[in-house]
Amino acid sequence: MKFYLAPMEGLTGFVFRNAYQKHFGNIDTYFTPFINNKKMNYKEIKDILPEHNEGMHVVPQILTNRAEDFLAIAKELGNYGYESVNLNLGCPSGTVVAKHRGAGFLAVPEELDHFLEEIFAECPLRISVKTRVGVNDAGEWEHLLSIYEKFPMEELIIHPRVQKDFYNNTPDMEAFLYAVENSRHTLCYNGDICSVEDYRTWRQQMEEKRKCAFMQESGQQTDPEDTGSLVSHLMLGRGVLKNPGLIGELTGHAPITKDQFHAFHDDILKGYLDVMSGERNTLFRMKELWFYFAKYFTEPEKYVKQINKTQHVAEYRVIVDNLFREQEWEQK
Ligand SMILES: Cc1cc2nc3c(=O)[nH]c(=O)nc-3n(C[C@H](O)[C@H](O)[C@H](O)COP(=O)(O)O)c2cc1C
Repeated sequence: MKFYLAPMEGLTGFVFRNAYQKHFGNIDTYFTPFINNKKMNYKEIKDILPEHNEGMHVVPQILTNRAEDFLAIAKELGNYGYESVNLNLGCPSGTVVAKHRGAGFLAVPEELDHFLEEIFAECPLRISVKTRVGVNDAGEWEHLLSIYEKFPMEELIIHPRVQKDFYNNTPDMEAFLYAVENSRHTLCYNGDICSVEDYRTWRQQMEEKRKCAFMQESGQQTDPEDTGSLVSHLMLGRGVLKNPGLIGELTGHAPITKDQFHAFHDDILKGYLDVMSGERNTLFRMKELWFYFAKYFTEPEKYVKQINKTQHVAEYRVIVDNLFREQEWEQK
């Protein structure tokens, strides 16, 4: 199984990626949060600079509905040495969607088709696509997938929710399995894999699909030669933020200890302090992370409140050290 880190704006930038790589190093590909400026801004450039991403396989993500802009950004990324880019067709945020970008682009499939035609004809870099399965309901998915099938994409990453779901409801496995059955592309699954249990259930679903497909083709029960999984690429986001040891656990390793988590946290803090101007910016980033980091501490509420309130790194450190010392960290 290949594991990818999901792009998460404000969370999985190069500071997080470097700390993760140093402490855990079990991600095959890191996808950057989206770039959406035709001329990349300072923050976007900092995130993709090769010297900020050493020793990692990184794929930058682009969010746009203008082929000309996509090609300009891809060209610039090519100049930095990247060979592959990812197109964001999943962002559900209102402002993005209103402009028919991200998941909003799925509302105008003919325009999307035309856009894909242009970028696949012109882009010198390999292109993968990260998509939702529709805007309003999964009835849109069959048509969208038929469009994706026309293009030689490196990979199709599917988060099987529709835009209207945002992050609510549960991933639509039927829509994902429809793609498994009908797509010629290499597929990657994304969505709500946050524990070993979630992973097992997902693998079982894939395994059943594989058996079914084999039975239909051959009339036999199972193929003794085939021990592989039907889908062998998995992208994880929130699960890794709540439990940075998750991928280790999925690959048979012991859960990480509280001390390992603490050391990982400290490197992220140090990373932000090194590259951000002012304590406030660093604290802003750390506060966003704690929305996820706090998940498995026994009684985190009091500390999280203090973290959210503080304006000073020295005070922040004391609160975090207290939390790590006074509370247990365990998966419920
Ligand atoms: C705060 C936040 C920021 C995100 N930013 C991006 C982004 O920049 N690009 C993108 O394709 N998806 C983005 N996503 C979606 C994730 O990449 C992923 O598809 C989603 O969280 C589902 O996977 P998960 O259940 O493993 O977290 C974001 C999600 C969240 C919660």
